[in-house]
Amino acid sequence: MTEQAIEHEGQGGVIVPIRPGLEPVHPTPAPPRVRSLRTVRERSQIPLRRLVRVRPRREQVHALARHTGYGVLGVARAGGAYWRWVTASEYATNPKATPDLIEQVRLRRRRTSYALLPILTAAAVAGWTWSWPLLVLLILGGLAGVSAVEQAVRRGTLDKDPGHETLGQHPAGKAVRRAVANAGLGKLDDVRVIGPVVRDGAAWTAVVELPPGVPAVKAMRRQVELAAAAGVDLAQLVVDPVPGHAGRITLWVADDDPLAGEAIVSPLLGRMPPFDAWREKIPVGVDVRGRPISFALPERSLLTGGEPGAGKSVAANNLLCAVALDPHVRLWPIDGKGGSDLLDYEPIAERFVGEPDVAAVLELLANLQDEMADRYRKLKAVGERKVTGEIAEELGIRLLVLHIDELQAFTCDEQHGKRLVAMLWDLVSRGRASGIVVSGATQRPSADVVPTRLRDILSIRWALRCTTPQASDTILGQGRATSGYNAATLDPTQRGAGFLLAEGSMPVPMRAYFLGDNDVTALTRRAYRLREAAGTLPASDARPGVRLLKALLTAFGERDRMWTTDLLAELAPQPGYADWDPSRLSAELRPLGVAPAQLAIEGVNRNGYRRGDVLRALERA
Ligand SMILES: Nc1ncnc2c1ncn2[C@@H]1O[C@H](COP(=O)(O)OP(=O)(O)OP(=O)(O)O)[C@@H](O)[C@H]1O
Repeated sequence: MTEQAIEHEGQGGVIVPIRPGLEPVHPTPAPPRVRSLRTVRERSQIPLRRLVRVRPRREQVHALARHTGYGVLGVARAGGAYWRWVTASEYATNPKATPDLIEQVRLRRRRTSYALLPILTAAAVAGWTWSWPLLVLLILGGLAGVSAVEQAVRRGTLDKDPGHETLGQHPAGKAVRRAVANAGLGKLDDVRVIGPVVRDGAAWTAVVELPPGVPAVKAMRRQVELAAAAGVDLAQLVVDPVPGHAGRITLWVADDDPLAGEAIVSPLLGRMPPFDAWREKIPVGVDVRGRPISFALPERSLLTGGEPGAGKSVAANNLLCAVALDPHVRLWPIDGKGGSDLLDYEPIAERFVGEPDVAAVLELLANLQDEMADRYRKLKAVGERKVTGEIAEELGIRLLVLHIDELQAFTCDEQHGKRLVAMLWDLVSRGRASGIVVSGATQRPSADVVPTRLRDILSIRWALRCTTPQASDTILGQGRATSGYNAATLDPTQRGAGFLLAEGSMPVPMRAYFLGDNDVTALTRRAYRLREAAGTLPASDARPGVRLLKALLTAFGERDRMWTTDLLAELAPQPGYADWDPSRLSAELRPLGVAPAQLAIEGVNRNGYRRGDVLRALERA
């Protein structure tokens, strides 16, 4: 019976005897000291060749080749670093470095190099004459060290791959050419950079000549690819055509996202003269270069969308405040949220719906359709097809702006939603030539809120930050998000940032001017005064004067004259007039053309008011 000894895994190299046909017999574990002695004895019988691994010749050759290769690469890397140091290349990307400063640094470093050269040469000659094998050994040792460093650097670089290098803040012309070529605009050798790449504020800019036959418009369509090639966000890059050369573009690339940062003040705030919505463009914000963005309003319609808090109300204020400052524009705002966002406009609005009241909106839209029909009748009578500023003056037609905030409150109504969308479609498609502008905003841009057939005829689209690319496409149009114009990629902290598709065929990344609550209050007050002066204030209950006159009529009841004290007693129960006294009443009524007079009632003469005066004042309003 033969006894086999095998090394049993997990037993720490303990010999386990087994007999054929029998289960392995585990020996009683030896005390630790005895076992370690046995292990040492076993190991001592292994030949030295197996303990100290001597590599076969082929492996030795490979190792030598590897070390030599990496050694040479390491020396090349060090040479490159040295060359960059001597040429002061790090200063080239520093916007504050002047050419003089760069030249000085280069000179100093060249002198240092010249001083080191004889010292190194003398050391090498001395080493060679003293003991050349030692020098060779030192060189080989140095090479092995460089090889080890090079391999470590490469391992580190490969482990955390930083991706392609971005162009930086002041790229060389060649890097710009490469980016343009990488964006699919031609071969590197065919792209030229005209003049130097220069710093422009917090950005760099370069004039690029595209390969022969490639038009600038192609580069403008490939802005997303250019941004990707430059390693920046789309919002950081602007491509402009160069006047006089259809094959040249100006590339402008910002260091940081220009849509972030401080709010931008609207030019409307400092403006005193009235606005002319027929002839002037509506100022709505700035592009990424800080250049003003505006659009013409006549014959247009607008759709604004974005997630809650993206800045839709502020965006809408840019439109509404501008047209409010034109005393001849008729304002019809509707607030589907039922909040206070549009309340400031109420006193100057001809029609106003401040609640998500579908029936009221249906009635308003029906009235607007009648108004549209009336306008077309007037136009037909003078043989015109559409209203212009001049024809509007001639026919007494005023630009009319219908703005619906939170469209979804109406278009998604189960009972009337479809009818409402159809009416809106009619007003957008036919209303534009008759001076009717439709604007809608929604925080839920989706096909059920803005059906595609309605979206497609709204000519201006303004996408603020959206939650999904689909929502962004609902506003900007199908496929825009995949082409890079995706409002879902905007930073949520960049309030007011968005894409505006208004003039031109491409959406423009931009940021809306900030018009907050206080600004809107100030501007609508100015608009009120402008309208008052122009005699275009609507006779709406929202106007304090109209409200007072109506309240007085209620107080008069059937009486045609009343003493002031009695009138005030009747007025007091109505909201807002509880603490009024005779002097306050006369001060408020005087601008409306109503003055108190001595009135004899039942034989007693006292100060009072006549109902007829109040009625006439109301008619004037
Ligand atoms: N253009 C802007 N510049 C700077 N800040 C802005 C801008 N637009 C909006 N904001 C900031 O974002 C806040 C929310 O804006 P806004 O009320 O317009 O959002 P919204 O999209 O209308 O929200 P909701 O859908 O809830 O009504 C504002 O109070 C303001 O602080």
